[in-house]
Amino acid sequence: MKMNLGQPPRIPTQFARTALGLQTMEEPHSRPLSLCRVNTKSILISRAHMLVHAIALIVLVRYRASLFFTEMNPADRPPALAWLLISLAELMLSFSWLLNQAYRWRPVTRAAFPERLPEDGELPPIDVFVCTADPDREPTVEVMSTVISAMALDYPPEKVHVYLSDDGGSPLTLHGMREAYDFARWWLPFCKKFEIKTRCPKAYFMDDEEEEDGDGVDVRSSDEYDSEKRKVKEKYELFKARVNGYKARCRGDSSLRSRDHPSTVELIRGSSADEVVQADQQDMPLLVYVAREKRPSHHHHFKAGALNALLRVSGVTSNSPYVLVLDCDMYCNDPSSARQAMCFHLDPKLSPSLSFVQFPQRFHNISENDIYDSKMRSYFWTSLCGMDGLKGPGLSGTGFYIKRESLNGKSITNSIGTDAMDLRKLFGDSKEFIKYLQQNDQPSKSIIHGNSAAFRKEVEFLASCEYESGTKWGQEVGFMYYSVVEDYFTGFTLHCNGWTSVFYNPPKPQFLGTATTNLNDLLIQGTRWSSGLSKVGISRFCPLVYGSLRMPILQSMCYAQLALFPFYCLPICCFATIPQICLVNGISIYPEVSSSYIMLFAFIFLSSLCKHLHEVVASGHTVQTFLNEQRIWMIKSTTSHVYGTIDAVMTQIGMRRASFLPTNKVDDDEQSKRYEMGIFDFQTSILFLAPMVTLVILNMASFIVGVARVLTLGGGDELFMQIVLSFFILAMTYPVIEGMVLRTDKGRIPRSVTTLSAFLSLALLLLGSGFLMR
Ligand SMILES: O=c1ccn([C@@H]2O[C@H](COP(=O)(O)OP(=O)(O)O[C@H]3O[C@H](CO)[C@@H](O)[C@H](O)[C@H]3O)[C@@H](O)[C@H]2O)c(=O)[nH]1
Ligand SMILES: [Mn+2]
Repeated sequence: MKMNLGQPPRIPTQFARTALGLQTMEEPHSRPLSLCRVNTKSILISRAHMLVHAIALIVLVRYRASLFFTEMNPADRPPALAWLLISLAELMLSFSWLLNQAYRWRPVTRAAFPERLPEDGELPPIDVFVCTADPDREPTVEVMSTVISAMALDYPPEKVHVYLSDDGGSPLTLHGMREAYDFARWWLPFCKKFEIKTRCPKAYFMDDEEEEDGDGVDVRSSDEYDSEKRKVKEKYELFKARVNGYKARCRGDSSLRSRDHPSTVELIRGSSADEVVQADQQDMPLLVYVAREKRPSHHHHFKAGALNALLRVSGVTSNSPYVLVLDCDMYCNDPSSARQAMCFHLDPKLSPSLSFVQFPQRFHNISENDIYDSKMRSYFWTSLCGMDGLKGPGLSGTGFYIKRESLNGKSITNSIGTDAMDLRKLFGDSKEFIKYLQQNDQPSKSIIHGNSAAFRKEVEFLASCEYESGTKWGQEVGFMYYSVVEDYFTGFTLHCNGWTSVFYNPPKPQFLGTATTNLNDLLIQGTRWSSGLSKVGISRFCPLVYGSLRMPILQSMCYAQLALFPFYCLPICCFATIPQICLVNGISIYPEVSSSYIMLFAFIFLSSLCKHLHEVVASGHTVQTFLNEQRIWMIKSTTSHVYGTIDAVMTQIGMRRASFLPTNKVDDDEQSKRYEMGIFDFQTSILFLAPMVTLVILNMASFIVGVARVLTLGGGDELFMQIVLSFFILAMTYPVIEGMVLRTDKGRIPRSVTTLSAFLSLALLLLGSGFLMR
């Protein structure tokens, strides 16, 4: 089979051609579907800053290096190991800075014009994939809200097919789907009739209790609206009661999230018991429940495995050319997202190489203070806009519309219709699947709705765990298995294969998810991400090598920055310990205040802080956000990044198996209250607390000893920088100090942890003094 390495297929898809026709025949070139604007102002500021900062860093490296070669009185020479480590740490952070500049090289913003899209009849069909794994951590009613919001997309209903993958194989989820379908038969017509904009029922009824929003203003005041709304609300309450009732009945039933179950695929129909339904089957999107087979003997590859099973099952069911992927908590907040995404997918200039349109992840549960930086502004505002100006944003797991064809391996257009054996090696043994893949066609409705025995057998085979053995699923085809951050690695592979992507961040969030809003979940999630990312960083796929051969260097720098950032825990840990240990011992490792080099250090320090602050403010955020980002970066660097990196190294050398613990999506009332008030909640594992508290205590001790030393013995000139550094760290981690000494509530740092950490920091100080001071 001919593999077209590095080049995407150049033939526009059938639907892009339609749009092309539209542009050439009906519309002059003046009405594009989308626009891309280069952010000139931000580019000018960034590049000017880059130049100046880079010069400062070069001088710094020169300064550190020169000291190794200058003749010095041994008494004046700083201890070699401490000096070396600090120099290496500075070098690593400078390298990280360099990689980070790729995001700032050419950021762009985009606009879409859905009103210029072709008629509904010409729009391409879409399959929506929703993944869930555990009904305890992911409450069924909420998962169904996501499913219903997807069914209610503002798109021709016969062109929307919603698939739910249930990795728990839970009867509760299947039951929830049937109930959701019944409720949707009331909900969808209601949304359509009154032009409701918030189509996730949970969000709609919640908004409604709080305040009236702009939904369907004109029709809203009518009696008809009121009475229908009351009726739909009743149906919603009934739906919730039925799902929760079922849940209560099967409490304690371990089959609710088994890791050992056969594949089940069911096309969901309404129960005939429901009296007068409002919507006909024709007006309803197809709804399919899929629980792929899981056996303890087979590695199931987490979410990527689930998505690949959905790709196959949907491939013989609806086989839509575009797929929207959603996490189970990420509901459609604006029903127009499909049309917005089509503005890019059908844009003849972008379409031939365009793989996916990524919307940012936004969250509905973030408080005013956002103390845990759950918003991830730097990623979803700065990084993705920056990549968009190069080859396109990385994939971020949820809220993206992807072209199915781009997931079919390197160059499917060249291979289709050629050798059947080769196709089976890539895609597996299903003739049906390969048939639709080759035809780029949709199975007829009668086959699907017939729900025949043959159809059932085929889909269950496609969802079985044996199906993938000996195929290229997860390696060349579909979503990639190599890393637990399947989104990052799949996006990277697509870009390596020459595909492009688009980032679109319209003012109204298109999707809203549940962010991690407590320290424990944040650090667990952070550890998983760090592990998955650094695994790529230390593998043969390291973006700096593998990527730079296959994509523009700036794009590979962006990917490298992501894959390598967990490793910056090393320099951060150095900066949090070495200057402090030296300070206690009265040893200076920075230039003295009277030296002109102090200006260099001060400049680098302030220049990076100011640039960060400017970016935060320019993206419409506050100084509080800046402080939160700095603080969380410090906390994560000394906890989850450390564990993630260790985990990645251990999986790489075969000492551990990869794991994916889904993030908790259930609220704890007391924790939520603290979160809303902006108070840190330290109820997390001692493994996370101990390193963090140890470092804070070490900095406290060194600050106190340092100041005392200067006051009694002098030497403020040489030790000034180290005192400032300790003070800065303490100021930034103030909530930890507060949690340790001032608070008495349940979310404080337990006394036992503080005591243990005090001992650890003493040990660190003694050991460090022994080793470093030589
Ligand atoms: O074995 C599994 C594990 C998870 N999931 C689903 O994957 C989704 C994401 O999992 P979640 O626990 O919410 O993880 P997060 O860390 O919040 O997810 C982020 O990071 C993941 C990669 O680590 C990406 O896949 C996600 O899209 C991205 O939102 C959820 O819908 C889960 O139900 C599965 O289907 N099967
Ligand atoms: Mn999530």
